[in-house]
Amino acid sequence: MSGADPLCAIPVTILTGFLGSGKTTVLNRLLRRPSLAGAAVIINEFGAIGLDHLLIETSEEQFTLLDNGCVCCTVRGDLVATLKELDRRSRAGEMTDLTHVVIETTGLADPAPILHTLMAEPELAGRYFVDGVVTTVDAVNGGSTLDRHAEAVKQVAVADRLLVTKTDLVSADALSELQRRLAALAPTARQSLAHNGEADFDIMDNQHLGDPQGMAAWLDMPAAECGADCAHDHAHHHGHAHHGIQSYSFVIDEPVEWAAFARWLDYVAALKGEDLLRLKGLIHVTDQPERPLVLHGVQHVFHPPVRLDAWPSADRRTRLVFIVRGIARETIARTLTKFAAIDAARISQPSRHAA
Ligand SMILES: Nc1nc2c(ncn2[C@@H]2O[C@H](COP(=O)(O)OP(=O)(O)OP(=O)(O)O)[C@@H](O)[C@H]2O)c(=O)[nH]1
Repeated sequence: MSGADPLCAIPVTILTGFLGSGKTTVLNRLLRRPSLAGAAVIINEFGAIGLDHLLIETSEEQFTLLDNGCVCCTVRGDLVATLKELDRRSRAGEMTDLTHVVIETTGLADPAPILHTLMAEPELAGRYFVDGVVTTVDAVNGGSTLDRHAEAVKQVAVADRLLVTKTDLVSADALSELQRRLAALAPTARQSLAHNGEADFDIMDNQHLGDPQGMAAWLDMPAAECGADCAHDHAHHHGHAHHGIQSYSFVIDEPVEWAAFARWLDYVAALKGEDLLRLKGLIHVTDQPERPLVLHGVQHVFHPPVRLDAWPSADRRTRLVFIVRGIARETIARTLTKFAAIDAARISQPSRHAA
């Protein structure tokens, strides 16, 4: 597909899917399989402070974080540089033999420009080939997300494999309805299911999924909304705008009392759920300060918090990342003070690259 000889080139899988649809969960499970032992992972995070890289379970040498913007627009150069560097290190014997690369995009990324980069960049040709696009679709929120977000429709349309996640949370009828809709949007994509993050396929099975004719058709589709605003925002490191979608983060430097915090979550979900596209948090709670809680909100759905055994880095402050449509940062800050009883003076905006 890229003109590279697949016999000696390294397959690249693009793992995409809307915000909170389960990309990192699935990837973490897949990486435990022996078939992906030699895989390198590139994660593109959205937001001034990312948390995914703290939660992905792979060795540092196999893992690269691209957090200076969205890989579909402003960090394409970084992607090329990362892939070139991986190739160099692998050839120089500085890392395990590179057998596969998985690129996890942000939840708002348009995969088409990433594919263009991979296929058209002369410095990558011959060393890598596009193995396929895997798109996760959340069984709970998938339908409403497709109704509201052009980015999600594009991610589905370009998929070689659609992975419906969170199938444990919906009825068989609701699942069939979503699958029918997906089949209409992407008739050539194979469909798979993930139950509690466990997918019924292996990324290695994807080999050469891409169908050049299908690809030509969708490369002509209008780009998912990633225009001037996006570049502007990145230039100023303020956040990321995809047609009114913003991202911002909070750092809270005192332990949080969980009961009050949970009250605040209920309030935010009830009142702002539709526009609260994504909330991720690492929470320092008063009852078990050595064991932070990981929190995931996806629109109205708040997944049960998971308690880590230990802090993933030396930074023990609570960190919250929001991706919202039309909810001001100040509004969230006010509600944190009012409902979660957090002193406004202890809430701050993180400096970039806070780990
Ligand atoms: N019940 C259930 N929860 C799931 C499943 N897959 C993912 N989740 C939960 O959904 C939430 C979001 O999952 P992530 O893997 O972080 O989603 P993501 O697509 O990487 O999110 P972004 O990077 O923000 O776009 C987490 O709380 C997961 O535990 C599943 O199959 N079943």
